[in-house]
Amino acid sequence: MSVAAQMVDIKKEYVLKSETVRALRGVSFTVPEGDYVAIMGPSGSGKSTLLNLLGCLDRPTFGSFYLGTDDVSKMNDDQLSHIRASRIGFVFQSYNLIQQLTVVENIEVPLYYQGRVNAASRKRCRELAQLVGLGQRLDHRPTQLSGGQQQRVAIARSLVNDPYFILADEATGNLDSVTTEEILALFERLNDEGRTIIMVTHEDEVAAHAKRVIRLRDGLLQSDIQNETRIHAKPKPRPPEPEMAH
Ligand SMILES: Nc1ncnc2c1ncn2[C@@H]1O[C@H](COP(=O)(O)OP(=O)(O)OP(=O)(O)O)[C@@H](O)[C@H]1O
Repeated sequence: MSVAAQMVDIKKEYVLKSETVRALRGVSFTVPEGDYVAIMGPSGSGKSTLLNLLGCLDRPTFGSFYLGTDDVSKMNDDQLSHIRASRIGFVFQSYNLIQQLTVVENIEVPLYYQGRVNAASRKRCRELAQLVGLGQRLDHRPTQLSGGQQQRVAIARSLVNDPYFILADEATGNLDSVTTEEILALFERLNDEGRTIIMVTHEDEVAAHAKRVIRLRDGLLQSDIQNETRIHAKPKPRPPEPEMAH
């Protein structure tokens, strides 16, 4: 089985004037391609620190982090920024869309930064909009969309580079419960179709949709448990277009 991400004895220390904070104290886990992992833990347990490492926004103090077969912990800033832009699909709580751009243009943004926009990429972005149920909204701007629809745009954008994994940070944190369920159903479908997802959440109901739950405590991995109900669930059929109300 191919590996999307592997952390080996990862330690992260923040050196302050008066003390050194040991935010991660030796964390190891492997995310195979096609996995769907929820990362949980109390405040201060190291979730954001781990998310920053997974997203190549920071380097560990000690340990190795493999994306595919590349050891990211040995890369310089330019290499990290390249891999971040080209191989990781970020989905944030606040969507982070560009208000002046349409749905398709927002999906295209990661390609734009790499100078890879052309007719074929535009076609692919339209297909991604369709994939997330926004085929009828290609020319809408973010202000013309509901929160759930905006998050769908962000999810489509996260897929445009064919990333190692989608890295979702409290992706449903701004959404009501019905829309949260819709977005989680979309993640589940994308995962059923083979995409790897790593999400940070503090909500048990959200984590219940993942195949696996990793819990951090005081910078250590407290537990790493497979969700048997999800693993053996039958894939859900893709909902028909046009999109749902949210
Ligand atoms: N840039 C930093 N400089 C110094 N200490 C930091 C820094 N970032 C995080 N920490 C410390 O590292 C530890 C882990 O923090 P982290 O933000 O990773 O936890 P968390 O689980 O994401 O918390 P929360 O759920 O509250 O966001 C905490 O003690 C925090 O104060």
